[in-house]
Amino acid sequence: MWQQKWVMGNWKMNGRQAANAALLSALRALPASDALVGVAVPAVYITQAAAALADSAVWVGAQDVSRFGDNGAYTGEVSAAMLADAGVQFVLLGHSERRQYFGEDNVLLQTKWQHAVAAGLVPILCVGETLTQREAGEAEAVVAEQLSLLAALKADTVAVAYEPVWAIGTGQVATVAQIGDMHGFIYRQILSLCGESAKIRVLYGGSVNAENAAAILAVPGVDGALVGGASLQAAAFATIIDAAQQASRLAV
Ligand SMILES: O=C(CO)COP(=O)(O)O
Repeated sequence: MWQQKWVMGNWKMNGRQAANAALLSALRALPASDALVGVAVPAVYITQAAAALADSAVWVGAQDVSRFGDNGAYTGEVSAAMLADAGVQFVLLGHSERRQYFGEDNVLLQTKWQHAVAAGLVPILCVGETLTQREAGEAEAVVAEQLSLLAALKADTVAVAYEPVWAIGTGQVATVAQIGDMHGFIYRQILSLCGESAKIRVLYGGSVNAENAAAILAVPGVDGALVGGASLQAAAFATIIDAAQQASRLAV
């Protein structure tokens, strides 16, 4: 388990320049933290976030990246190289909403991962089962299949976010036992796919809020949180960051 927890916000398709400015300046004003903080913003607001957070410790993230490299005739696409050029440090890959609405699969995500790493970005691979799959006893099999793309990547540093689909935006957070079991499973899977020396980080996401963050971040195998709705509320996000700061200190 890592000492430094990560708290990554995911704004999803939310934000306008004025509201973003307020959120970003609140983030910038937070005291230095032992936790690593980041925000994955809509592509059109990356330059705004990068400017607002310049010379701060807060990472700017993207929510997706093109499967095509650097430049070319791919209308509408944003390459990993462009994200890096605009000041992005990390990128979410395979969020369940992208899997659901854009049909993202392992073959596609493998390519996206390679472009992200080649551009110097930190990819965070999102995995998680639906409620139907959990109720059918398939949660581990589904997550194992989603993680299997790592085998071909020969990655020695892997960041994953476990986001059970049924806990995203529903207020229905997974229990501490469910989180602990799945994070342990994910660790074991990655070790067997990537080798025993792999450096692994597993974040939890799904209805993390100011009230439950401390308990979730205390679960063994939880190296941080990926936060949707609560990352759009400055006070709630600050409380989650504070919980991560405490958890980072406790782990030292
Ligand atoms: O999807 C998520 C983060 O990527 C989680 O969203 P919520 O925190 O809104 O449930």
